[in-house]
Amino acid sequence: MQTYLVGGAVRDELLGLDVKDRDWVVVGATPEQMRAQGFRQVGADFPVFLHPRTQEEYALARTERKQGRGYHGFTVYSAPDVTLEQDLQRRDLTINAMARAENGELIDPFHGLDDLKARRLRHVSPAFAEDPLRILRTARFAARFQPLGFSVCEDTLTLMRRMVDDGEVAHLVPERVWQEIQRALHEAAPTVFFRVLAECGALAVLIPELNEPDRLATGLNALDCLALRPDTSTGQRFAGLFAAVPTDQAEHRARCLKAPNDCRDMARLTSHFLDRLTALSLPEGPAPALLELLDTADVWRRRPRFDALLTVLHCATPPGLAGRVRQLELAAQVATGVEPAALLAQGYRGSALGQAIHQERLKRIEGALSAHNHRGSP
Ligand SMILES: Nc1ccn([C@@H]2O[C@H](COP(=O)(O)OP(=O)(O)OP(=O)(O)O)[C@@H](O)[C@H]2O)c(=O)n1
Repeated sequence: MQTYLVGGAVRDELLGLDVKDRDWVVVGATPEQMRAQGFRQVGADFPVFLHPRTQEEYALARTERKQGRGYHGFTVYSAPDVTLEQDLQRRDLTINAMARAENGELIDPFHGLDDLKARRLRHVSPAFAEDPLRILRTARFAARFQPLGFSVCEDTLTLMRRMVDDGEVAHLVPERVWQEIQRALHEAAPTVFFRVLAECGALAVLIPELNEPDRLATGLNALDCLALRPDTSTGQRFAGLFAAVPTDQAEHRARCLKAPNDCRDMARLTSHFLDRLTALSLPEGPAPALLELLDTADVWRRRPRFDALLTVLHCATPPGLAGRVRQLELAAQVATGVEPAALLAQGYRGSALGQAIHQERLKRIEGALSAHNHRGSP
């Protein structure tokens, strides 16, 4: 029985990157032999084991054949006669299909090292097409490694287009799609993920609301800006992407993708705020409208969420609206300073108290806006 380091660990080591997870392939062993050596079997679908000490994953060499559509219907064959090369051949990209033997030798039957040096993301074999999730994975690796100069090979893009045309992408389950989107949003160049999906046609199937050049451009600009701030959350980045999508459509897509509530929430608020800020040329002045927006966002009880929203708005507003976002920020600053305790002490109770708080907030916003205007910056 022989053991090989495989996949991302070999790739990342060759790129000079930190290796996080190490995955191993075992050739020439049976599950019984593995268990006898103290390995613990995990995963019912195929024979994967955890090392008794390191807890790293050891998978028996296997082949996979597609039977059904989408992410279901793989037939796994694993036996001591499956070779390392067969196991590498079932993998997605050549740079992910290299192995390192215990003696240090690199085993690279599909020329992953050449592709790695040429900065090419290239599929290993036509079997790539058996798993539509690989379209998303390839786009994600493009987003991760673009700063290192990588791009998707033309042949691979062609294959991805054909898979989309064959209707494969529609069969992916939302959980897997969301998992890839979520990870992609935090890669080094997240916009590349969506550009690659647009190029192969997958975006039109997965997020049809973005399948319109102006909307996509606005969303990607916002995402680019948000990705420059390393601490922005998945929800903020997701919301930025949907900046030019109408509120109901953004909400609908977030639901279809089973995006978590905070992502849906931030996308809804962003789209609503952008709509309202655009419409804000009211003759009576923006103070009441700004206060209404602050109420909508419940800035009084949800200040951190509001601050996160402001960051998205700063990245997502067209230059002509930047002044409105600054007004909103100023309004929040002064209006959150109103202390109900002071009004209680003046004798206000019940709905009268609510109205007094509202009036005081409005007064402060009006005051701040006019002081701001007098300083000459609208
Ligand atoms: N749909 C998939 C999923 C995984 N793999 C193979 O399984 C390996 C391990 O998968 P995973 O841990 O998801 O990816 P890594 O390449 O290790 O990347 P990451 O750095 O994102 O963990 C990959 O390298 C690839 O060879 C594949 O071929 N097709």
